[in-house]
Amino acid sequence: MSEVTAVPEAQGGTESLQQERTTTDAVGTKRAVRITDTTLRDGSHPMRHQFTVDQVRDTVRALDDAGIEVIEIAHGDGLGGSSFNYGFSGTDEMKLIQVAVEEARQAKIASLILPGVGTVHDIKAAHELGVQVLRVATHCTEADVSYEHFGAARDLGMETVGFLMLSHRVGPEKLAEQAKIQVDAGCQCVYVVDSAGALILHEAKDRVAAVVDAVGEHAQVGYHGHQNLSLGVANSILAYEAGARQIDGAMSALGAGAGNSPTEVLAATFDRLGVDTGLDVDALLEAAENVVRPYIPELPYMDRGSITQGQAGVYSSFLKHAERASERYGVPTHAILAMVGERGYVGGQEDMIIDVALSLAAERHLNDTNKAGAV
Ligand SMILES: C[C@H](O)CC(=O)C(=O)O
Ligand SMILES: [Mn+2]
Repeated sequence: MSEVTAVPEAQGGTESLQQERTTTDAVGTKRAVRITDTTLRDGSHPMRHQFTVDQVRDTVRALDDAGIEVIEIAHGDGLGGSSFNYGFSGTDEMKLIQVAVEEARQAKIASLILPGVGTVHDIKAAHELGVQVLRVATHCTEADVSYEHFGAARDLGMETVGFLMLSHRVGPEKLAEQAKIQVDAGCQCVYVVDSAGALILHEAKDRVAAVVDAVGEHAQVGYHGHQNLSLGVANSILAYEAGARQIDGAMSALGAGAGNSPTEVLAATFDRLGVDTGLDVDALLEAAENVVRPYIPELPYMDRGSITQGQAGVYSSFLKHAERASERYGVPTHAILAMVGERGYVGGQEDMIIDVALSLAAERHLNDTNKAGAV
């Protein structure tokens, strides 16, 4: 298994940017595997995007002290996500990013962006605040929309990571083709992203292996797991065995759906396997228990809604939207999510959740009326 070698930081774009992008300039880490923490970004979904300055400061300090190399922070749907469609942030994400950069001593601060949600202006603003790693997320078959955002990030000298969301929706070969496109666009580490928490063991391993085969000479490969079927950590270990060198986690599993692979569990598991993460496991366990867990209003877990997301292949970020629609229209959350899965909605189609809830409510009303009429 190839050890990861530190290579020069991404240089600003020049006339040979396209040529440069296909050089072997994967990002550097001296560890056997880099665990990136996304508590303050994926965790924004279960926190309904209401993180406070104090929560950010305390979390960054704890992660930084425990040796986390990259800490991701933004609205749950990425830079520019604060909106009616995705949910409004309680505190401007740029303020939270500024606090995170101020607090971090050794860790790099990362932000996520979804083309179409965030813009190049958001990238520049985040970079000016000190964000050093930009993670560009596209649907697993739409890598070609990432060129402008990767190009802008590389021009600014930022380290780049690419997300192929809902990676369960396509097979390994198709995913590998999309990974090549992201690398060509300037991505230095392509993630297989199990947005629905739907991948089961070999399904994760096979996708990572195919992406490693396709881009491994030019970029690193990462894995981002969700716990909807409880397999985030197991899939992450298999992803590492298949060649992934960057793995995402969130403290106390604070992430969308049933949460992400818990950072503290990833660290403890890799430690048991003798894989160097460079992390202080005890410090992470302490932070999960006494810094992060106390501020979580509703701990993500495998309930009927999130398990349905894993079963039906539904974007984990939809859970809170479906719960709100369930309360408003009187139809079960899991029924909404099952139909969302049947219809194959992807990130950005949060508004269609209302449409599904209304059609289920109408169907239920009709059935009740027919039953009453039959009496
Ligand atoms: C915007 C999504 O929450 C990105 C992500 O974390 C996933 O797809 O999983
Ligand atoms: Mn996620």
